Parts: sequence; C-alpha cells; structure tokens
Amino acid sequence: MTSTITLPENAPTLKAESKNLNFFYGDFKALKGISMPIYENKVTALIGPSGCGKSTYLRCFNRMHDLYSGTRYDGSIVLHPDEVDVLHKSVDPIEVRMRISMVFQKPNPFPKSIYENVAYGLRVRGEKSRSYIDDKVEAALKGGALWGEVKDRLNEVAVNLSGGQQQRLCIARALATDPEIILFDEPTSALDPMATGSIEELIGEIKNKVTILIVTHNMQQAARVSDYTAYMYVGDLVEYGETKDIFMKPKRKETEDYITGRFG
Ligand SMILES: Nc1ncnc2c1ncn2[C@@H]1O[C@H](COP(=O)(O)OP(=O)(O)OP(=O)(O)O)[C@@H](O)[C@H]1O
Repeated sequence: MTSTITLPENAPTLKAESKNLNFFYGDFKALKGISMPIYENKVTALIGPSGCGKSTYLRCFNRMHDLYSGTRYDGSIVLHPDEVDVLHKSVDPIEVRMRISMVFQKPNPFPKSIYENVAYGLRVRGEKSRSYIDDKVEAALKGGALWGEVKDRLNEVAVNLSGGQQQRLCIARALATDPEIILFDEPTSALDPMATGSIEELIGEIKNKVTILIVTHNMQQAARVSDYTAYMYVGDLVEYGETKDIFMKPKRKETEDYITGRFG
C-alpha cells in the first residue's frame, strides 16, 4: 500500500500538509508515512475502520501526543503560508494549539461559566481587556450558533447546557482564539440526530473562516460535510480525493468495499 497521492486538478490553496508522517506509540508504528494535503477553508474527512489511525493522525496536528510519554513523531506537518513544521522541536506546542484547536467526541466544557469557557483561550493568551474579551466571546458564541440561546445566561455553569449545546459551546471555545484549523474527532457521536444536524450545519458555516479536519465513522456524515476524504487502513493512507469521487467512483477496491459496507 502507498500513501503517495496526486493533487486534484485546480486544487484550492494549501493550508497544511503532512509529509511522510510516521507516528509511534512506543515500538508500535500507528501511522505509516502519510503524505496528504489539507486545503484552506475546506473540510477534509478521515474515514476508516476502528483502529486504523484516524485519531492518531488528527492528534499529531496539535501535538496532543506530546502530553504522553513514549510517543514519537517522524516526518513533518507543514503549515502554510509560513511553512512552519508544527512537529519541529523548536515549535511551542501551546502556540500550535492556539493555531490549531480541537473539538472532541464527548462535549467537554470546563467546570466554569459559559462565558469563561469561551474566554479561556484568550486568557491563556494573556488578554486582559474586558471589552475585547466580551466582544470575542459574543462573536465566538455567534460563530457557534449558540448566542441566541445563552446570551442572557452567560454566567451560568456550562454543564447545565444540553449535550448539543455543550458541543456548540466547545466549538465556540475552539473558535474564540481565531484558529487556522479546527480538528473534530467524531464530534457528533454522542449526540442525537437533531443536535448532529445542527453541528453539521455549523461545520458548513465555519469553514468559511477556518480549515477543518474531521474524523467520522458515519459515511453519510463524511459525504454530507466534507470536500475531501481520506480512507485509512492500519496506519496507511489508502486513498485520498474529492469526497464526491471517493464516494461515487473510488479508485481502489478496498475503499469501495469500506464505503459500501462490505468491509469494516
Ligand atoms: N495510547 C496508545 N498506546 C498504544 N497504542 C495506541 C494508543 N492509542 C492508540 N493506539 C493504537 O494505535 C492504532 C490507531 O488508533 P487510533 O485511535 O488512532 O485509531 P482510530 O482509527 O481513530 O480508531 P477509532 O475509529 O476506533 O477511534 C490502534 O492500533 C490503537 O490500538
């Protein structure tokens, strides 16, 4: 299997690319030389059977693996246009996480107020101006399609919100620091169909200002929300392309078997 890819014709602007990315948990090689473009203001979906390395790949982008011992990156993830390799030892992972935010599978608001959840990243960055933070919190909550529901209860604890509202709050929190990329790791798997629909709609809206990578087990979701799709299998990138091509005319039989449910 190879992860060499051909860039689509008339490709949009590159926001990032992984180049020959390998990743190890101890001696176990979880990613095997993955090279993939990530296009600006587009949604790229990562699909594949359980354990194929989707979350591992996603977590390389914001250096999440640094938080655990015994892990090792090899290769690079280059951010454009400044050509920064986020995996390089000289790059501060905290700075990377300001530029590349993450939304997890299970909504994980902090045990703080709605306001403080969204203000959190700005405070970490050292923002002190109350009016600046107020404006950013309002804009982020609007961006997360939550402002109308919470504007009169900003000081209430966030855990009182419904699951779908909590996930939109986590998206607002991710938006507040004006990230360039947001990583979504199965963001709707803990939500009901209605809340799932509103998160998918939101992803369609925020991609106008941010680049998105999303891991999903839901083929319909990948087809609905993404512009590009990557099919992974045991640490390899099997096929990458425009979502419509991956779903309508995949080049590889393994991809076809997976998306048609014959495998996985
Ligand atoms: N902390 C860890 N230590 C050791 N191995 C790990 C660790 N986390 C994941 N792995 C292994 O790395 C491989 C890829 O796991 P990963 O979670 O990235 O897959 P995935 O495609 O996201 O799976 P799923 O769809 O089930 O979430 C699997 O073989 C998994 O067992």
